Formats: sequence, C-alpha cells, structure tokens
Amino acid sequence: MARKPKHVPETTKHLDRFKYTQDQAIEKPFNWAQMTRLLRYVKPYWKKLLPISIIAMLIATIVRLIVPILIGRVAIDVAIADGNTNLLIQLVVGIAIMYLLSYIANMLRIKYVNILGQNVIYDLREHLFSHVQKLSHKFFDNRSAGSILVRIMNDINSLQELFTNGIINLLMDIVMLTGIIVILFALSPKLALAILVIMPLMFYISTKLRRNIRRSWQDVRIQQSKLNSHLNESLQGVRITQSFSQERENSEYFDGVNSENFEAWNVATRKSAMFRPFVEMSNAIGTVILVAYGAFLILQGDITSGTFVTFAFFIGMFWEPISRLGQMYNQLLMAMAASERIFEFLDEKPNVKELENAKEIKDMKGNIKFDNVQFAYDEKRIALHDINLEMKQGETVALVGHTGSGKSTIANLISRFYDPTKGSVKIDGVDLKDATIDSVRQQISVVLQDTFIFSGTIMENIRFGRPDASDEEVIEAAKVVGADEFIQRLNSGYETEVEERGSILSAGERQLLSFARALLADPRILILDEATASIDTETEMKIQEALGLLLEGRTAIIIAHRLSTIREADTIYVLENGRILEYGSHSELMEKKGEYFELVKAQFQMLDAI
Ligand SMILES: Nc1ncnc2c1ncn2[C@@H]1O[C@H](COP(=O)(O)OP(=O)(O)OP(=O)(O)O)[C@@H](O)[C@H]1O
Repeated sequence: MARKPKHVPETTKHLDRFKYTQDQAIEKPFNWAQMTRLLRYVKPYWKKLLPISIIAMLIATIVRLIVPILIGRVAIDVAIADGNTNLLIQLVVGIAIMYLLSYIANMLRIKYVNILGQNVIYDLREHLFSHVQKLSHKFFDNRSAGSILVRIMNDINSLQELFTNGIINLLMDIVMLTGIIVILFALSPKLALAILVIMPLMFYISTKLRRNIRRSWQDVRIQQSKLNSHLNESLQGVRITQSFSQERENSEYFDGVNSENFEAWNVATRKSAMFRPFVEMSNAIGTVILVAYGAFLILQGDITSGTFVTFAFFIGMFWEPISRLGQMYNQLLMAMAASERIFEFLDEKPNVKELENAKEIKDMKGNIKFDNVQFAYDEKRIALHDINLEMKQGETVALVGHTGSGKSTIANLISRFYDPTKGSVKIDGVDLKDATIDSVRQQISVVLQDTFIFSGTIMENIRFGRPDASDEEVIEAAKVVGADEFIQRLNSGYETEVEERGSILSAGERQLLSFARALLADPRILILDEATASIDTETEMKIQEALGLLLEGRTAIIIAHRLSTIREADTIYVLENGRILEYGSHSELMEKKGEYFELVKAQFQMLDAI
C-alpha cells in the first residue's frame, strides 16, 4: 500500500519552485550505425579476447548439450538396458571430466568477457571525459554539471552489461537454443513439436513481462533520482533554506517524492515477483506435455525411455536462453538510448577551434589589441559592440562599469574562452584565432571573485598554478600575497585538507589563495576579475603592496566595482551596455567629469552615508 505524505498540503502551488527535469529517454529503437560505432570500441580487444571467450563459451555449451544425450541415449538406453557396467563407469568418468572442462571454460569465459567489457567501458569513459574537458565554455553555459555527470557515469554504466555479458551471452544463447531444437527434433520430431509449439508464445509473454518489469524499475529510478536531486539541492542550500524558514516546504516536497518512490517500488516488486512463477509455470506446461505425450509415445514404441529422459533434461534448459534473449533485446534498446546521448557529447565540437597550422605565441610579451570586436553569447543579445582597445606590455588596465556592461566578457575573449563574432583580438600582433589555445592560456592567469578550490591540501591548491613548483616556492608565493599568515594559523598549516570548494575557508582567504596560485604561475597577462571583492579594506591595503609585486612586469587587466582599487591603473576603460564610453587615467577621467566621475562620486556618497 502506498504511503501518504505526512503533511498533506491543501494546495501544492507553493511547491512549484521544485523542478527536477527528467528529459532522458530510457530506450530508443535499434540503430545499426550506432551499434557499429559502439562496436568500434571493442575492436582493439577483439582479436585478443574474443576468440578465447568464444571457444570457452562453445566448450561449456557443448558439454551442457551432450550430457543429457549421454545420460538418456547411452546410459539408460544402452548401458543400463544391457547391464554394461564398464560402459556405465566410463560414462560417469567421461561426464565428470566434461563437467570439469566446462567449469574451467566457464571460468575463462567470465574472466575474459569481463576484461573485455571493463576495457571498453574504461576507454569509452576516458574518451568522453577527455573530450568534454576540451569543450568550450559555451557548451557548459547551456548544461548543468549534473546532466553531464549522468552521461559520464550512468549512461556509460548502462552499456557495461552489454559489453561484459551481452555479446557473449547472445552468442551462447543462440548456440544453445539452436542446439536444443536440433537435438530435440533429431530425437523425436513429434515430441519436439508438441513441446516447442508453446515456445513462441512463452517467448512473447516473457519478453513483454520483462519489459513491463523493467519499466517499473525505471520508474523507481526516476523517483530516486528526483529524491537525489532534491536532497542534493536541499543539503547544499540548507543555510539559505533555514534563513528563509523554508524547511516545511522542503519537507512537504520530500515527503511527496518519498511516497511516490515508495509506491513505484511497490509496483516494481509486485511485478518482479510474477516472473519466477511464470518461468516455473512454463516449465510445468512443458513437463505436463512431456509426461502425457511422451509416455504415450513410449507406449507406442515411438521413442525410448532414454529419449524421454533427455527431453526432460532439455525442458529445464531452454527457458534460460529464451528469457535471456528477450532481456538482451531490452538491453539493446537501453544501450541505444544511452549511446545516443554519449555520442551526442562526443560529436560536440569545441566552439573555440584551433587551426591546423595554429602557431604558438612563444615568450608572450603581453600587448593586447581589440580591433572592432563584437561578441554575442547568443544570437538575441549582443554583449560587446565594436570594441577597440589597446593594452601595452606591462601596463595595468582597469575595466569599470555597471553590472552586465561586458567587463568579464572582455576578459573571456582575452583568454580565448570564446571567439569574437566580428573583429579580432590580438596578442603581440597575433590574432588569437591563429594561435594555439594552450600557448595563450598557459601565459594568462585569471583570478576570479569566486575562486575554485579543489579538494586537497592548501599546498596542492596553490601548486595548481605551476605543478612543478617546490614547497618553498609555494610558501614564498603565499608570503608575497599575504596568505601565509592565515595558513600558518590553520591546524595543519599548508598540509590542511580543504574540502570540496574550500568551504572551511572564508571567501577572502580563498581569494588570497588564488592570488598565490596566480603569482606562482608567473603569467605574462594577469586578469583580476573582482579579485579583491571579498577581501576587507584593511587586508586589501596590506596586500596592495603585494598586488604591486604581482602586477609588476605583466600586463594586468583589473575588473573592480570598488573603484579605490584601480586608481593607479595606467588606463581605465568605462563600459556601458557592451560599449566603451570613455577611457583615460584616473585623473584624466576625473577632470572630464563624465561617467567615471559619476561612478566615483556615487561611491563616495555611499561611503559618506555610512
Ligand atoms: N555565459 C553567458 N551566456 C549568455 N549570456 C551571458 C553569459 N555571460 C554573460 N552574459 C551576458 O552578457 C552581458 C555581459 O556580461 P558580463 O559578465 O561581461 O558583465 P560584467 O560587466 O562583467 O558584469 P558584472 O559586473 O556583474 O560581473 C550580460 O548581459 C550578461 O547577461
């Protein structure tokens, strides 16, 4: 019986905010092109692992097919009928040896088939991950991390069964079923026909039933994934939930999904419980036909008792391959859906493409030039209009302007996370479109407001800037930016483990770490995008000097809302709605009494008000 949610709401309108989409089709029609593409992943292992698996499978299957014949037609009809003990002993020894052989063959088959499957899954996952990592920002703009994760993990997992057992089982079942049918017809066509006549019907019902059961389990999985998404969001956002007192709504929704999960589970287990009895019933029907008609045929002298016994053995054996073949078909349809999604990602090309004859920008100097640059993230909205700007080697340039005016977009174009829609961005006179992506990015560091901290130690996190840096160099970098002081205060200093996203650190501390990271990387171009926004004014003043060191000798682009931080910049560009309104040094712009002057005035007024 389904459970009722504990809090039964009068209306569910207030729960509308919970939306967890499930857009993933579970199965798709069979598609040869896709199958061939999947099989390409098997190819490297084909020669080495498949022959041995097939031979092992054949040995085990042949033993299973021969033993009932030996028992029925030789042991009963010949040895027992003639009282030939010698033959009986030989048979017993022979059958024992055959079973031993089949045991070894089965072990080998399972071993090699698993190695094959695991290798294919490993390669596919590796291929997909390395491909996704290379995709441009635009790809990630339109997808949640969760949906990408599902493809790399779940979709590939769902192919695992196909590659480990599916292919070999398919061959084994076909060999087995054909073998049984041929043997039964050879022994007694009449009895074979009587028993096998129900096979197509049973095959049909079993495949339908299995599919029905599988769909019910899919429902369970969908409910569970909803539960997971909700749980994940609730735990991540627990602080906000508590501060807005939304715990009750959360619980209501959770109760609802939990009880749907409970109900789906109930349905699935009820249906699953029907399958075993169905197989037993099919066996029973076969047995009844065998006993009734087989006995009649024995009395007629049409078949021997040995044939009867052989038939009895085979009745218990042909159900397994039949139901597995049905399952295999279902599995194939699921594999089609999963592989379609995997291939969709694999076919995705990076928007930022590297030309075949792209050149490396060696020993970058850091002269940046925007020539009539236009850029749009999507067709409808243009983020940058006709931007012309120049940043000279070693200069510090500041970008200011209202939220959404295009400052970060300019930074994104310098790092070549996107290519301009029109015009060109050049570094040292080379159009970025003609340069190798690595040579550009390796010489540029970006420090963001919300810097990403990886799980690992503080030392490792700073070393991310330059993996070959020594411990001393890491500590030196931390000292220069003023991060050493707080790191020393942590329980294990530089060896302190920071959890995922660095939640044990304050936002300001995370920023100091990313300064250290950037300094260690020693880039030619440094982009600070709201990099000091989370640092208090006192600390900021302290690190101003360090910042001076950090900027020295490099071209620096500073994006800041707090205008006090950019006074010293060589040139300040003021942006509005994706256009440059004015530019110049602080004093020039103040004299001009334009937009910059207004921005500074507004900030002073705000400070005065405090
Ligand atoms: N990934 C994206 N996809 C689509 N549009 C985007 C994307 N990133 C930014 N935009 C849009 O482009 C415009 C410029 O954004 P940008 O981030 O450059 O502004 P900004 O000046 O850096 O703002 P802020 O001061 O808030 O950081 C905005 O209208 C924004 O909505």
